[in-house]
Amino acid sequence: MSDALQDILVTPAEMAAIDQDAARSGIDSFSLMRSAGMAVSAAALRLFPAARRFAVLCGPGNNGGDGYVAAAALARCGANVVVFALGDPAMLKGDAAHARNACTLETGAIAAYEPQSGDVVVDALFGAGLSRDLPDEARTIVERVNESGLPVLAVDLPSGIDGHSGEVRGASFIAAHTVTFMAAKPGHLLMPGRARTGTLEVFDIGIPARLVTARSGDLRVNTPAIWKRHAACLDPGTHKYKRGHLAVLSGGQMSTGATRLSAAAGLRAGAGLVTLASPADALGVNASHLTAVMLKEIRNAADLADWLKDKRLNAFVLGPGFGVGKKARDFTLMLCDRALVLDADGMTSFQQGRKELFEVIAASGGEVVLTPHEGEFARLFSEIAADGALSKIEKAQAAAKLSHAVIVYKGPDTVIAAPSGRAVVNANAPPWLATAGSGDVLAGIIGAHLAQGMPAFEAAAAAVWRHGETAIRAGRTATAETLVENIPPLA
Ligand SMILES: NC(=O)C1=CN([C@@H]2O[C@H](COP(=O)(O)OP(=O)(O)OC[C@H]3O[C@@H](n4cnc5c(N)ncnc54)[C@H](O)[C@@H]3O)[C@@H](O)[C@H]2O)[C@@H](O)CC1
Ligand SMILES: Nc1ncnc2c1ncn2[C@@H]1O[C@H](COP(=O)(O)OP(=O)(O)O)[C@@H](O)[C@H]1O
Ligand SMILES: [K+]
Repeated sequence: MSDALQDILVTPAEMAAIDQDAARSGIDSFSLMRSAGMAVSAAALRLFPAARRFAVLCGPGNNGGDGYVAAAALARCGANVVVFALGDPAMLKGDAAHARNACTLETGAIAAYEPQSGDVVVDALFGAGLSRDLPDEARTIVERVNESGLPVLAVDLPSGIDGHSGEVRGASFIAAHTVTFMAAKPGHLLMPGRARTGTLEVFDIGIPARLVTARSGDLRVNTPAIWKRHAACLDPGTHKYKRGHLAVLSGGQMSTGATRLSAAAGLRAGAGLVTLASPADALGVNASHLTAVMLKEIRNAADLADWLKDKRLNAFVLGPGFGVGKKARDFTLMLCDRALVLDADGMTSFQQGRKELFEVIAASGGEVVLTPHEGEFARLFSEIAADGALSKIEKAQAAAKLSHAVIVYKGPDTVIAAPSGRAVVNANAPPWLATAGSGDVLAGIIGAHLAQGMPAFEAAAAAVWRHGETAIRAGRTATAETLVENIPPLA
């Protein structure tokens, strides 16, 4: 696999255009199908050496074509193979018809497939060409196979998964392994597609990388390659102010834990200094729990304005446990010209009145990162959230454009998007990251990266990746406290 394609995500529409470009450039499209089918048969033999039988289910398009190539190759290797077709195989066209004609195995109608113990199902019903809900006949077989618990090896995508959005179109296979071609598709990484893809193998079938990159947009998997060069290196001559001063704004005395988590995470993640800005009533409880994190009394906007004269304060986290209301709005608007992570209550405070927030962000030229989970996203971007035609990636991109901020749209498949349209999908977070206070830890890590001078998009993408690595280190019994202790070095 070419390095240039390593982290790229290609939508099904882009992939179709790439296929056409490949054909136009003189590449024999059947040779691509042959490579695809051979890769599937190799994966089947490698992953399921004890299979008693491979049941290859072939659809009406080129995904089915890949299936016929794989079936023939498996049979040539001496495997026991049965083939079933959705629709009339005599109606196949082009490369798929060619593949079917070259496969001498008898083909049954799909309805006749009865799962048997020892079967491995090779799913070649639909791939990137899926454009609507699965037809009833396919749905019946998908449900039958899913109920049987047999392992499924998916060709390109588990049939029923929309490669663009990861949505289930009526029903879908739950694959143990998916072999896709040239580049991963958004549907492999976005939920629920991600949970149904199994392990993902990206196989290079020989389309030149330049044809792929010429058509693919600015969409990537979130890996260190995205932000590595922006990660702060520790210069031996550094001092704590050079490493950045992060300020976290604490809530009142009954809700201080969240910001202490953000502050502790910010310090651990590499901010040189972290100060918790606390209202008077919470000073006592905060003081009794803090050691390395400093404490500063900030009662009102006048106190904050005075404190902001210190230009060394270069990043802020506002929102965790802060309380929803005017104070949050006033403070936020004062911080938009700095580097600001606006989380939780900070965002919810602008459910009504977001226009002012977005205008101030646009005018201020600061680095603002918004970190909504699904509920917060729906509050702040209700019309975008309700648009069923958009994928999670497109929703995050639309929200970034509207707000002029970097959006971290959280979840198992967190998407980070910039107002420019640039976006990455995160893929390293284990499910035990879903624990109370985990988002507060993430806000603190983003804040630390901003304090160290990383641009907002890279700061956010690096923090989301680091948060995932943190959870892996902390293990399945992670709590927000143990997450803080396990934040790994970034570089
Ligand atoms: N260069 C290429 O074009 C290559 C493509 N390959 C395979 O080709 C696949 C894409 O092939 P196709 O574009 O033929 O698409 P599919 O084989 O995924 O789908 C077949 C056709 O079914 C129709 N269809 C879509 N949704 C349907 C539904 N819900 N019910 C009934 N019919 C539906 C559409 O007309 C679609 O074109 C990829 O997933 C991949 O497996 C591979 O052969 C490798 C090379
Ligand atoms: N199933 C999951 N798999 C991986 N990460 C998850 C999952 N669910 C949530 N997360 C992550 O856990 C964090 C939860 O943050 P948030 O929803 O703000 O919770 P809290 O307010 O309790 O801190 C986010 O970073 C989110 O991306
Ligand atoms: K498939």
